[in-house]
Amino acid sequence: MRLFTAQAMREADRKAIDLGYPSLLLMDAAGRRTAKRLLERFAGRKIVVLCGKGNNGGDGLVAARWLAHWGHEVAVYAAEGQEGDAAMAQQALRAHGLEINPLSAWKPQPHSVVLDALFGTGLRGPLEGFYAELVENINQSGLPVVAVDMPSGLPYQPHIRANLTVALAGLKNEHLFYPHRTACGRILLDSIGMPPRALDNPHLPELLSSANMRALLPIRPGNAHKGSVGRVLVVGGYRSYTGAPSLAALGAYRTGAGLVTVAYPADCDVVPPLEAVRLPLFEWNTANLQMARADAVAVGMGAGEGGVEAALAALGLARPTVLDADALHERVLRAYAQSGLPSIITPHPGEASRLLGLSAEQIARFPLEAAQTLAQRYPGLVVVLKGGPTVLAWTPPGTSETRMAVNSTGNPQMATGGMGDVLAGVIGALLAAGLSAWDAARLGVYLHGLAGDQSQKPGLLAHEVAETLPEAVEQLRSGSARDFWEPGYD
Ligand SMILES: NC(=O)C1=CN([C@@H]2O[C@H](COP(=O)(O)OP(=O)(O)OC[C@H]3O[C@@H](n4cnc5c(N)ncnc54)[C@H](O)[C@@H]3O)[C@@H](O)[C@H]2O)[C@@H](O)CC1
Ligand SMILES: [K+]
Repeated sequence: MRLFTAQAMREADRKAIDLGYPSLLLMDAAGRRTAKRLLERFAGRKIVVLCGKGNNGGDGLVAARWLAHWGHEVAVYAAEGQEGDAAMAQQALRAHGLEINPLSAWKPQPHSVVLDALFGTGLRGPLEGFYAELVENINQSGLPVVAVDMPSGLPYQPHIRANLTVALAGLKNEHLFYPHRTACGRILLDSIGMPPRALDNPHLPELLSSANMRALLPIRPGNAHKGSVGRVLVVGGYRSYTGAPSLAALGAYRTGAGLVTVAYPADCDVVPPLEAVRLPLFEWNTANLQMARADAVAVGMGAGEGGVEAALAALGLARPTVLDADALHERVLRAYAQSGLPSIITPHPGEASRLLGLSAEQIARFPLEAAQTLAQRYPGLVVVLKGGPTVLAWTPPGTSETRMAVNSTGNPQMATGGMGDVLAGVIGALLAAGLSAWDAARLGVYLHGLAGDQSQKPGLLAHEVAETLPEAVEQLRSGSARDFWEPGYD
């Protein structure tokens, strides 16, 4: 499953038509399914459909026809000048005896629900004049709004603030990234019968879905023992940062690691979980770290000034490695990229900002570009740029194309201390279980978010997320993990 830009979706649309699929069928499915989704949530209200003159408006006209056909009270307001499929949709609506009012005649009506079919992926620049005013009036009316494909006006200002958005054929960037995502309200996806071949575009980011992530879950054999299912070495801790390596160890164990060793400075008061092997050290060097038998390493959590030294010492172990927090320095990243070891870096926007020399605000605004730039700068390293949502990028060595992925799990309550330490442990466990760096990073990020989604309450703590990891793994394994876009009617 891919994450689209408006332009990529227009290309998919063209591809479907080139494949011989009639575009009017897509519009009919779009309108009909949006109408169904609206009824699921707002049955009993009078339905007011506001249509632009493009295909988004055409979808609205189709929805209005079906809603009236099913016996609901519908009022239609549309811009003038429909062409092509939208003109056909208008013709079909008239054949059903529905009247079309001019858009300028719309006034908020109490107890109505507004179907926003003004603009979709065809918008080219911010709304002005009449349309800007209309959008503001809709928002100020306080009426519930269902947006067709995306809230009209996005990605610019002003735009509709919807209660529900029915995304058509695929999710677009606006449905995943903030602040635009907030304007979408609840987001539902309908495939509208688009031929899968039209949607297939390997150059777009993968959207991590339950079905794809489920296929990556390691299988624990019946004769498993603690040495066979993955041994993780956690390396970190410094002065007052004593909790970080312990949280990583917890994350690793709760994801299925067989044995976790925690290496930390001997003068540092780290209290690893009871089940972990303790390795207090007076010096970060490879020989010392070799005392732990490890299949994978997670290094840098709370390592403070010792982060670079610890990571370079861990490099000598020649194991798949997660580089987190204080290990995220240019020297370390260069050395790991050159080593060719399967390695993952997990910067948050602040760390990415330091590495890229850009402000954290710029990173947060352009996360796809930031992750891609890091992946191109350090070929072979899998980049996990943490955020809402987390973005992944990887340039396989010897290639020039960067693979991208965007996570679909997680929530803002996860923005608390220690959450990243747990993630490093989760990914470490998956590396130790034998997954490739790209698979471990994608599955790790997805599971960590899914665990956080079990409880979306304020005050969520990192160790609580670690404790719900087994539930998340079980949910994913059993097929009961749900994608937030709730695919339906397919
Ligand atoms: N993705 C797909 O394959 C499908 C898309 N469909 C719908 O088609 C939509 C895209 O349709 P269109 O490409 O016709 O585009 P839209 O309907 O989103 O908008 C195009 C109209 O907006 C006008 N416009 C553009 N920028 C403007 C601005 N800044 N101010 C005022 N007017 C402006 C254009 O002149 C044109 O009339 C999708 O969002 C979706 O709702 C569906 O009908 C079926 C299949
Ligand atoms: K819309």
